[in-house]
Amino acid sequence: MRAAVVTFPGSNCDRDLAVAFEAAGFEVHRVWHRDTSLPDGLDVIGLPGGFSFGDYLRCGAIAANAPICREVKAFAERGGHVLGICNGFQVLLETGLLPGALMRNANLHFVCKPVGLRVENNQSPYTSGYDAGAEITIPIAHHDGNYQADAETIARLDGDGRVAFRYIDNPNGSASDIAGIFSANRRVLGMMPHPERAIDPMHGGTDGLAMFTALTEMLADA
Ligand SMILES: NC(=O)CC[C@H](N)C(=O)O
Repeated sequence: MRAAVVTFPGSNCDRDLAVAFEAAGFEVHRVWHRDTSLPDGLDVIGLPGGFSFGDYLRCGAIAANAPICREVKAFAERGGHVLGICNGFQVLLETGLLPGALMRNANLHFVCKPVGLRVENNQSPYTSGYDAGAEITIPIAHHDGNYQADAETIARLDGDGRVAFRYIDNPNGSASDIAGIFSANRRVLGMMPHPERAIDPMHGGTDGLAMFTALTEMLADA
């Protein structure tokens, strides 16, 4: 299994994401934002957390226009798997691969703490390792995690089983408690919480590991 992890200026979770993919058995290729092509034979691309381009303009907006994001978009449009975590989720929204926007947290504070999530849909390559409705604990660390979309989009996401995770105790004001959403084919997942920060007992919890191991198994079976 081959994964790519993209690094933008200001990414700070790229190594952690690479380590999480490696822990699940992926061979990881690091990709720079200015690269104009992706490694051959990729199974998944990871867009990591951080503060790409200093969060200027809007979080993820400048990164979404980096040369490599043209390739990431084309890869997803060909049916490729893309996982965007935190700033990576912000980049996915700015590329248009996922709908909606991430606004400033409702309390205007940067929030950094473990939070409870409910697995809303375990029928996806990322969530099949959890029981439907399972409650897991994953850290968040963001100031722009307040997911918003128009009511019709929220209803469509819900109706089509595209809400991956919901907050049990909403920390940022997100509409409908949404913490992560899938693309229509469920191969693109964007989420604000950081599963790569919960893969080792030293992290204080391992609830994130099942996301990466399930992905390896689903891709192996595909
Ligand atoms: N941990 C992160 O990826 C931070 C994301 C983003 N820059 C924010 O603070 O909202």
